[in-house]
Amino acid sequence: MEKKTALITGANAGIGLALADRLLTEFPSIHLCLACRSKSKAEEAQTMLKEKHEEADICVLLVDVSNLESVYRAAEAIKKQYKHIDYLYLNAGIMPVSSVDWSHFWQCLFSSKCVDMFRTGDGLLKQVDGVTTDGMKQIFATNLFGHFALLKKVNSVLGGANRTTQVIWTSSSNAKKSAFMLSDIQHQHGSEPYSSSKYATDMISVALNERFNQQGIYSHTTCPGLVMTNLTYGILPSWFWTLLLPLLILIRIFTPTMNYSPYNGSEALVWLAKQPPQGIDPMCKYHSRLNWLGNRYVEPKKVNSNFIFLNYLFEIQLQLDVDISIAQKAYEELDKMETAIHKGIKLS
Ligand SMILES: NC(=O)C1=CN([C@@H]2O[C@H](COP(=O)(O)OP(=O)(O)OC[C@H]3O[C@@H](n4cnc5c(N)ncnc54)[C@H](OP(=O)(O)O)[C@@H]3O)[C@@H](O)[C@H]2O)C=CC1
Ligand SMILES: CC(C)=CCC[C@@H](C)[C@H]1CC[C@H]2C3=C(CC[C@]12C)[C@@]1(C)CCC(=O)[C@@H](C)[C@@H]1CC3
Repeated sequence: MEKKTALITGANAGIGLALADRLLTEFPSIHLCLACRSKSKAEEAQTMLKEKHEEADICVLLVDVSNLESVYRAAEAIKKQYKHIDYLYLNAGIMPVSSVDWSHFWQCLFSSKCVDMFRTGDGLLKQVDGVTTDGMKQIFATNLFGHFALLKKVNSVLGGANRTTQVIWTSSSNAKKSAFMLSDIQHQHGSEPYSSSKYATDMISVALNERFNQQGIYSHTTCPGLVMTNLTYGILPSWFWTLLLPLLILIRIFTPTMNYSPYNGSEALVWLAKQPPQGIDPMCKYHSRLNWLGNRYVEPKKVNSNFIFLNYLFEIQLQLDVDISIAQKAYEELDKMETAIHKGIKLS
């Protein structure tokens, strides 16, 4: 049997690192490529993984997904090194937050929106954004566009006549339809850039399936739930989260999204790699879940709904609803943007 290859962006920490560890346990002979922006952090992760999995075949690839020149260089290196990639995990991501809206928190706590607030974090965080050296919005460039450009450039080593590639995105239940606008795809004008980038991620995943399933490329989107990582430590300090642990365990009775550890949070990402991609519903987002007994499982949830009446009845579904024609337009928009930028960047 041919050796499988997996590439993970943002593999040096949090969910990406836990995923790397779990893939090595599930598929001991896999070749893992840790695609990270920091050489020292990537090598530290590589050493740590090799200590735990002595026979592991791991390499490091440097890429800053928010910098297109870096993405293009990485794509060239990937095409030189690999004939085929089996699993492409597009996981690197950021959520810069300036503060928590505690008054909204207390208001929601005693309302019907309480469980949903803990599930999605909707309206609780003041999301802030920056600008990259390419002049793009930072969150859009990191969470979506850099990955999109990478995908486009490594297309020749994905899928194929007798082989498949699974593209697996780390999205979020914070994805929100009303935060996204096709005319402002980078989210230059709104106040929810993270929610917009993750909604766009879900759409691009749907559009990729429409376009590339016939070429053996399958795209799946996931949500790891609430997981303690550098991302959440940027919202509240780690000691505060430790104090909250008993409360989060209690909240699990009402919502199975309080995964806490990156290991639990990577459940859906690992599960997908074990499924034949042709059998996976492309219109679902795959959520890592943890029930109140502490058992992990994966819950597929539709990202679209054909029942217009029910859509309006359940506001939650409205927040997610992915329309295939808008998804196609979003794909075309990103495609045009990438083509225009690529012309301006010449690699020496
Ligand atoms: N934690 C949570 O509760 C949730 C997380 N997610 C998503 O999970 C994914 C992983 O996040 P998580 O593990 O929590 O957070 P971490 O901050 O622990 O990990 C993020 C990873 O992405 C890397 N990264 C960030 N920016 C870039 C960049 N420009 N180029 C290359 N790599 C980059 C980081 O590298 P470095 O170490 O160098 O910064 C790090 O390896 C994200 O997409 C996030 O949106 C979704 C839902 C919930
Ligand atoms: C638990 C208590 C008493 C306070 C914490 C309140 C919020 C800071 C917290 C509640 C739900 C969390 C949440 C996220 C961040 C922190 C919360 C808003 C996310 C938005 C983090 C990133 C994601 O992608 C989402 C899936 C998370 C959803 C839940």
